[in-house]
Amino acid sequence: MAARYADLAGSGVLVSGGGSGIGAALVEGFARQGARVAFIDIAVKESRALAASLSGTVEHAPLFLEADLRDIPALRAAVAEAADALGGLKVLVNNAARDDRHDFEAIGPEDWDESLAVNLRHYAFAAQAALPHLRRAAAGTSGAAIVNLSSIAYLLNMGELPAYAAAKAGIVGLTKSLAGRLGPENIRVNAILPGMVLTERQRQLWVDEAAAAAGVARQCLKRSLGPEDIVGPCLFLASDASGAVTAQTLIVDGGML
Ligand SMILES: NC(=O)c1ccc[n+]([C@@H]2O[C@H](COP(=O)([O-])OP(=O)(O)OC[C@H]3O[C@@H](n4cnc5c(N)ncnc54)[C@H](O)[C@@H]3O)[C@@H](O)[C@H]2O)c1
Repeated sequence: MAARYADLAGSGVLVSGGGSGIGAALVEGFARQGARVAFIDIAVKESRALAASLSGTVEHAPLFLEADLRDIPALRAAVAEAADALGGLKVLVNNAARDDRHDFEAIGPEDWDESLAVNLRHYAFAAQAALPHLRRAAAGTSGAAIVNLSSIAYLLNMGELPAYAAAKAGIVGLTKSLAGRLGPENIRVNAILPGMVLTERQRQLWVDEAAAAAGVARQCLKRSLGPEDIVGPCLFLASDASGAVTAQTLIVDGGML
């Protein structure tokens, strides 16, 4: 049973990449706090199924907005639509990503730009588009928050992830810059660095039973992490419970690092 954060009930929360994996768990987690949640995703089938499965089980059914986050005008339109539909935004969770592997000797400029577009660029432009709404929510109240999903992958010297790791490190830099810029307006900005989280995509593409066991062996906690393990830390960083926490990175990896 998750902790209850009274300030999140009724608040507008926007999650990118909320259609599956960790993002879907976050959409559900915020919705179960009584928040008004919208999520942006490109995966229509999964996203509609998530919205339908939560409808009727939470006070405010989450709103799915279809957009490709690589397309900045489409992203801006989706953020505006979310703020309009939810009656404002108190929380932005930048989460969408794609952890494609690349051979460093073969990667070309197009692959590089594509990786940064899907893993880093939209975090900045979602924050920019959400800013007027976050500012309105923060003015005269306890504040507003941005939570950026980075990864411990950039700390692990993983040779097959040059562009993804660069993007995930970049998210930490962006987090600290935005925290500096927005702190005076009572908008807090923090990052979560998940470890090995066994989502559908991870199981299908990268993590078989042996790799999962090897990952767990490197953790202090001897169990696999699931998307639900990221929910509590994200709710905490989004809520007033962490009202003096900004410019920080929170590693949620079962003690792998
Ligand atoms: N799963 C892990 O082990 C792990 C570890 C460390 C960090 N993370 C981070 O956590 C976050 C969530 O990861 P996940 O494992 O749940 O990923 P996932 O692939 O399961 O889900 C990502 C979601 O983003 C959406 N998305 C991807 N590209 C998009 C685009 N161009 N436009 C709109 N939506 C798009 C996908 O459709 C999907 O619903 C990411 O930032 C990831 O880097 C995950």
